[in-house]
Amino acid sequence: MIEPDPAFLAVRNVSMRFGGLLAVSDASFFVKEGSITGLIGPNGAGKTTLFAIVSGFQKPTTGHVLWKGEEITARPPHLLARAGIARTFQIVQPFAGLSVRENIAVGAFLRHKRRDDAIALAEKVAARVGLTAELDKPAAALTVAGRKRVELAKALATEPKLLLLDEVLAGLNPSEVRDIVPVVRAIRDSGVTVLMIEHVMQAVMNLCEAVHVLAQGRIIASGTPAEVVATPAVVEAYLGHGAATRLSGKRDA
Ligand SMILES: Nc1ncnc2c1ncn2[C@@H]1O[C@H](COP(=O)(O)OP(=O)(O)OP(=O)(O)O)[C@@H](O)[C@H]1O
Repeated sequence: MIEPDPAFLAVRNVSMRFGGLLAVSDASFFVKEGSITGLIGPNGAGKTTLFAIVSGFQKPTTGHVLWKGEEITARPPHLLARAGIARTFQIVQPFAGLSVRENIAVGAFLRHKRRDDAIALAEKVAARVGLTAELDKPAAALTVAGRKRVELAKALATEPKLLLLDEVLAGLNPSEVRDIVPVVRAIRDSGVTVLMIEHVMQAVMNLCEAVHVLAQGRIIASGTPAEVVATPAVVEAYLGHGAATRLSGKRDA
């Protein structure tokens, strides 16, 4: 069981309709301060839409997002960033003409107006995500794994309290995934709460203490990783109706 923590981030009865499609349906969950919390679910489940709502990029059709008890629903992203909520994007698009150092500094400028201060913070953050050797390179010259780290660093440079990671591990090979897992853990250990959308289950199992599972817009399970993967509704959402029964060796009803 995971303990609810309404005092940090609370998503309450959020629904999002796009024309005839209910992409998120009455979703409620909490993120506990100091945790790494996972948001998982099959493709098209509504995870990115929920992220967009929490980070102010989209206004939900109904429902509320509360941050430290305060209503922040549909507050614009730059104000949420200032309040301490930063996000990364699934499709990483660094400023191609800028160096890695300058890309990370873009995030640092949120709280540091002097260029020297922003650059100094960018270099510190680069060290935390393993980019020190790449600082002078154009961001466009990096591999996918490198660009994912730049995306992570840019968000981290805004000095968030809550970091929303949208599939930072997607497109990485198994050894790149292994390399980045301790980086995410160290971010949490430094006091930044992490909410991550992730398909790489190995990483979810290793990193997350709490997981919420979305399927067809609904939260169908919440718990520890071990609890949710043992939930028949979760198995069925990934593998199809009747899968839980078949896997348990019982006759399909
Ligand atoms: N702006 C939009 N307009 C119309 N439909 C949308 C819009 N954004 C998302 N959708 C639809 O809402 C549903 C949920 O999409 P979303 O991207 O949130 O899912 P997801 O769980 O993040 O999927 P994936 O794991 O594939 O990234 C999908 O059917 C998608 O096509």
